[in-house]
Parts: sequence; structure tokens; C-alpha cells
Amino acid sequence: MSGLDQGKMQLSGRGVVCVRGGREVFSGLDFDAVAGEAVAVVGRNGSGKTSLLRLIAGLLIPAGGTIALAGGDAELTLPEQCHYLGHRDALKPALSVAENLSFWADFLGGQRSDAAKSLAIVGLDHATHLPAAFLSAGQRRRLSLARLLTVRRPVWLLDEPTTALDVAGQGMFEGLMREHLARGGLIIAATHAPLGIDSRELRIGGAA
Ligand SMILES: Nc1ncnc2c1ncn2[C@@H]1O[C@H](COP(=O)(O)OP(=O)(O)OP(=O)(O)O)[C@@H](O)[C@H]1O
Repeated sequence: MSGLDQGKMQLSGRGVVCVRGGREVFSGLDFDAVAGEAVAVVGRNGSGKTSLLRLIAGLLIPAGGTIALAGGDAELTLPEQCHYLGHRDALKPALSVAENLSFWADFLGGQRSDAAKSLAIVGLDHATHLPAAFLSAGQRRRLSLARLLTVRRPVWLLDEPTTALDVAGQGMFEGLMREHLARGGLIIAATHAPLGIDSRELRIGGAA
């Protein structure tokens, strides 16, 4: 597989302030992640892990501070270079597995890889015509992971990514993460469970 050509890519936050519902969730947050690195965001329930991912993805606006990607594609915004996988799988129940993936590829835009190959890698090649409504929780998560492979983006923002995955699925996903890092991508994952790959810890909200 070819690299992502973002050799010196670095994602940085400086003095980031997060306010939700009029309440300050965290403030003065500094963080860095460089190409080839995984950062595990940890902290107690409600400390702001999901909020941080949404700030980086551009789905929330910081109340203060800055978040920037250096060394990426200068023609694209940071959100355009991110994959955001929330803890709820964003699937349309009436559409088939293949149609859901096609929807996401159209929505995300950019160059797309072979969707059938992505579905085979995540172990869903036997279910391509099944409506998403019929998928198990682990299969839904696998379909969400197929998005990461079908549309290549350098920054993966993952919220509790291994939820519902069986042992084999976790192993498969660890392999995908390692491959992404080896290609020069970076990963920020909010997690209560071990990520399963080498990662640096970013703790928010003080000790649990
Ligand atoms: N839409 C919203 N409006 C107001 N407050 C919100 C909203 N979404 C989240 N919050 C609050 O923001 C804070 C941080 O929530 P967030 O989901 O980022 O925490 P988290 O660290 O991911 O938690 P968990 O470990 O439980 O998943 C919480 O106090 C939560 O109640």
C-alpha cells in the first residue's frame, strides 16, 4: 500500500477550552500527536474525551485555544483530513451494508478504495446485501471500520473503537491501526479499555 505522504504531519492543541451546555468541561489543554503515533485519551466519565474528538473533527467549536494540523494537505481543512468514528455507529438501517458504505464514501468524498475489499478485510463480505438493521452490534462496528479503509484520511479520531468487537475483531482492528500508523497516519482514540497497540496516554480531567 502507498503511504499517505504526510511524513511530518503533526496535530497540536494549545490551551484548548471546551464548554458544553454553558459549563466548562476542560480548559488549558495542550496536546500533540505526530505521524505514526497513537494517542489514547483517558479520563473519568464526563471528563470530555468524546468532546475533545469532536473539537478536533470540527463538530464542536473550542471556547478558547487552537487546534491545528501541520504538514498535512494544505488544500484541505483539518476536519476534511479526519475520520471521526463516534461510539454510536452512524448507519442507515434500511440501506444494505454495501449501500451504507457507498453512502459514506460519497459523503466523505475524495479518492476511494475498493469497497468490496474493505468489507472483506473487516469480515463482512458475506453480508454485503443485508440491511444494516439486521446487523449485530459487532457487525455494525465492523461496517463503521470499513469507512476508514474505503476513504483514506490521515487522522483517525476513534471513540471507544473496540466496543462490541469480539477477540478476533479486536485483533483485526489492531492490525488496521498498526498499518495506518506505518503508512504515516495518526490516531487519537478515546478509550477506557487498552487500545491494543503502542500508544501515548493523554489524560484529561485529572486522576480518575
Ligand atoms: N450536547 C450536550 N450538551 C450539554 N452538555 C453536554 C453535551 N454533550 C456532552 N455534554 C457534557 O459534556 C461533558 C463531557 O462529555 P463527554 O461525552 O465529552 O465525556 P467523556 O469523557 O467522553 O465521557 P464518557 O467516559 O462517559 O464517555 C459531560 O459532563 C456531558 O454531560
